Amino acid sequence: MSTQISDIHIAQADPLPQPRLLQGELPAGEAEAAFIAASRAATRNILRGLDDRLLVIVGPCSIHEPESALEYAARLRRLAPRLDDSLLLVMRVYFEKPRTRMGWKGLIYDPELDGQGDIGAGLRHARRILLECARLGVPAASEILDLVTPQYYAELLTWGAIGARTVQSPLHRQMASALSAPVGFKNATNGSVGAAIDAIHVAVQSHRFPSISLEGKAIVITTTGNPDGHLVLRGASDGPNYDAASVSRAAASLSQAGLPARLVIDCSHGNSNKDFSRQPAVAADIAQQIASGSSSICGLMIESHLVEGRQDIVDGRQGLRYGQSVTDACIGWEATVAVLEQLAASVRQRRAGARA
Ligand SMILES: O=C[C@H](O)[C@H](O)COP(=O)(O)O
Ligand SMILES: C=C(OP(=O)(O)O)C(=O)O
Repeated sequence: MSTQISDIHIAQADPLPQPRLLQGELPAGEAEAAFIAASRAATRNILRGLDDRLLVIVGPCSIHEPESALEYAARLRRLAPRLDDSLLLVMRVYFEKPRTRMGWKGLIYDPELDGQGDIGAGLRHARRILLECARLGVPAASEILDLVTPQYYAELLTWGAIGARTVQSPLHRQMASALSAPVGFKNATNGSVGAAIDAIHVAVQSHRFPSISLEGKAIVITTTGNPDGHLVLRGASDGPNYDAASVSRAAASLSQAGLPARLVIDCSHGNSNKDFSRQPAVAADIAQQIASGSSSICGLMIESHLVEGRQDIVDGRQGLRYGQSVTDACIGWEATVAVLEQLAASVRQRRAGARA
């Protein structure tokens, strides 16, 4: 056959190490595994209403610099004992970014931030950082965007997200049915909460679909379904949905769909109109709802880094300000501590109200 009908748009194909090889190079020991299992159990208890604390997923929009990510993790670890009567702090350790159009795709896809796309090196960075978080005693959360990469690192997560751009994707919904960690489903970018509720229903079921094995072979897996799917309200381009009326509408939709009326609220994205400086005001409004007794709100998400704001990637890693986001703008560390303290106070107030 001389007419070329395949690989017309393929420029290059490079091997990736087998997932098992990377796991062997950077293994999770018994201590890390026990920590991750305990953090997932604590998360589940909050989602199911067996623990009245708030699940707070807080940290950078994306990880681009292993050093500042680990400094952030160490600070969170030092802060946690002061708040852990009221908050379970889980760090955002996001390695894969879904872009609206084009843009840097995250540390796994492009670890040098220069477009070279050394995905093997990116996966090693991801495992190393997640293992270090577990050693420090910091539970980790990440959006799972790619359908192949989870085999390389997802066992190290305490919480996973299916984002607003992929929540309607049947492939992401069935992939979520295989994940070992609880998974939050964001409302769609157009604001549809129904899309996330559908996704929770799909992910709790068993599915059979093609995947890759730890040996890197094409396989078909059968899942048992993920029982810990839940809704994350993140607002939309035409407005937020963190206010009490939106929360009560979302809780009613969950109940009508036969699901527990418990949800997480993202203070960033559509809920801050993509203005990072609004996140503390959004969190304050949610704190007020919690202090007044709202039992639907069981968690929050906050985009936060060591340094507030964001910066553009101009020349790979050259010239970047340490500890500042290269994707969405984040609140800085001091503002983050103040928000977390306010949230902890709101939980204590809700608890006191429930006892009275
Ligand atoms: O949180 C991350 C961003 O909001 C998401 O990746 C989309 O980013 P973009 O609109 O800048 O591409
Ligand atoms: C991309 C993200 O969020 P969303 O899917 O809500 O846009 C994110 O949390 O990084």
